[in-house]
Amino acid sequence: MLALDGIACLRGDRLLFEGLSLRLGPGEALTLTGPNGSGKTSLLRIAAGLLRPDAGQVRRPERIAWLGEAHALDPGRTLGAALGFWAALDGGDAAAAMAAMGIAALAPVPVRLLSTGQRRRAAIARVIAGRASLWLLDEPGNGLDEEGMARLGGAIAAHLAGGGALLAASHVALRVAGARRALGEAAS
Ligand SMILES: Nc1ncnc2c1ncn2[C@@H]1O[C@H](COP(=O)(O)OP(=O)(O)OP(=O)(O)O)[C@@H](O)[C@H]1O
Repeated sequence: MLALDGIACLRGDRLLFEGLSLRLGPGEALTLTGPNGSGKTSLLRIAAGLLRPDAGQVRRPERIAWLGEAHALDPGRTLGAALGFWAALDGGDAAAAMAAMGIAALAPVPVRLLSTGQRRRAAIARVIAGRASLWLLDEPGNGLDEEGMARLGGAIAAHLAGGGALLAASHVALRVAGARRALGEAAS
């Protein structure tokens, strides 16, 4: 599903990591931990193809879902319309994704009026509706309350159970049954 082989990453003249290899198969998840600036986002961006590694090779599936800082939903549209736009492109179910994240009642509300946590839930709903086999999530728990974290854990569990894979950077523990936690040292 995802294979990184001998990856090195330089930022400016600083070597963030080198010789990094990992493989994720269907149903597998890995959480990256490490101090601020250690290179977690850089590694995720390399996995996503948004950043070219300075050495090594990456193999990724055709369809990936990326969750970064931006929610990438049209602020002028209602949540239902904004999510529906992407879901239609991806063949996903926007209503089911909103329900999974507990934001179905917000469908008629313009995206620009959503709170920080609601926007984060909406961004995760977009990931869910995107039907990609590989999820690359950078600090997906940012802004989420406890119930939102539980819903995120449920969404990840369902994704893995359906044969998907996940690589995430997170400062807080993602409560996902069966996820391995590692790579903190590799990234630091
Ligand atoms: N475009 C860039 N050019 C040069 N250096 C960069 C660039 N982007 C990031 N860096 C540097 O690379 C290092 C790693 O950044 P990165 O965002 O990957 O870390 P991180 O582990 O995700 O950090 P955090 O926990 O704070 O999110 C940092 O020192 C950062 O300043």
